[in-house]
Amino acid sequence: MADEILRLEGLKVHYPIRSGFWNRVTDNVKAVDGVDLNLKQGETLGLVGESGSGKSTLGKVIVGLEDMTEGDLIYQNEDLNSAAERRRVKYNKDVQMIFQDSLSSLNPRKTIYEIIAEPIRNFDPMDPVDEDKRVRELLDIVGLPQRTVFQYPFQFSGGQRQRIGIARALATNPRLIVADEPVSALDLSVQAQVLNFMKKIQKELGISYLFISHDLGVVRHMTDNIAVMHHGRLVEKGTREDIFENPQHIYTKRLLAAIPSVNVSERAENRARRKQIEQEFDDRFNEFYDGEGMPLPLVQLSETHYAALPKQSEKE
Ligand SMILES: Nc1ncnc2c1ncn2[C@@H]1O[C@H](COP(=O)(O)OP(=O)(O)OP(=O)(O)O)[C@@H](O)[C@H]1O
Repeated sequence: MADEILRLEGLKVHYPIRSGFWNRVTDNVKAVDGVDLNLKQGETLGLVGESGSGKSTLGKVIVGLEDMTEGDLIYQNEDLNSAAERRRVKYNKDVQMIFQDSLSSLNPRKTIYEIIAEPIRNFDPMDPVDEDKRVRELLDIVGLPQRTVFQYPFQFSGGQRQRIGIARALATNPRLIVADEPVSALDLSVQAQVLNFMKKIQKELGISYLFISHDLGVVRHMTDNIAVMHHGRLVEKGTREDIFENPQHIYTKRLLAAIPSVNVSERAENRARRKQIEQEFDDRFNEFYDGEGMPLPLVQLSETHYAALPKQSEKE
């Protein structure tokens, strides 16, 4: 079995809500509310859920763009809760992120060369000749022509820009990449190209991915294991087969029903099924969520499969 690269234990991110004349903290947004997850070396873990479920916040904590309120982040068996500990093991070099919106995540005033060279200068400074060689090597890896090296982000198509974002993420030779909705801004045909390309470099470089998406259809082709998030908690996690062939939580079933059918003849049938599942979700909400509308704790169903089920369903 592959070694574990990252583990999150009891991760919480709560944002204070301030209100009133004195601007006092009156409540919290529980963006992430007690998540346990682990990722193995070289695997792709899919993190799925609708908008607002807390996926991006979790991803940002992993790359250090957001602080956790509570919990543990264990990287290659070391507990790394402080910035100093992360610096000591060069965590910030090892763990990189690919963003959804390549246009706003790439500085419009910088050339592709400068964008890709920046992480190298931050983490692995080298003399200009070697740096130039490395930037060009990265362009090759992501399949962009060498002549584009002094162009600006706006001169590229969406798919090409996503490749630039990937080149920047690869510049430090990372072990883990958090990919937050990496293809959802792209056309369908370009999505497939970028996903295949991400798989290819994963095989070649042995990288692990945390692949964040609202779309189980996209995740299906990318991931080995899947975690489903709702209201800041996990409602189900397991292998791809556990989630697609044997979903147990009403929220997972709802997400599965939302995958559009490619086959036109099945569309009417799918629509009817989607309606039925949405009805089941509404009818059974109180069984699957606590009094505050929060998902129940996860229950282990098999060696690989966990779901936040009501007590009486545990043995089903
Ligand atoms: N800085 C912040 N201050 C207060 N609330 C926040 C902050 N960032 C996120 N939230 C809230 O935390 C919750 C989770 O947000 P998050 O962006 O992680 O969800 P998401 O599943 O990634 O959704 P999306 O796909 O739309 O980004 C949301 O209710 C959001 O409004």
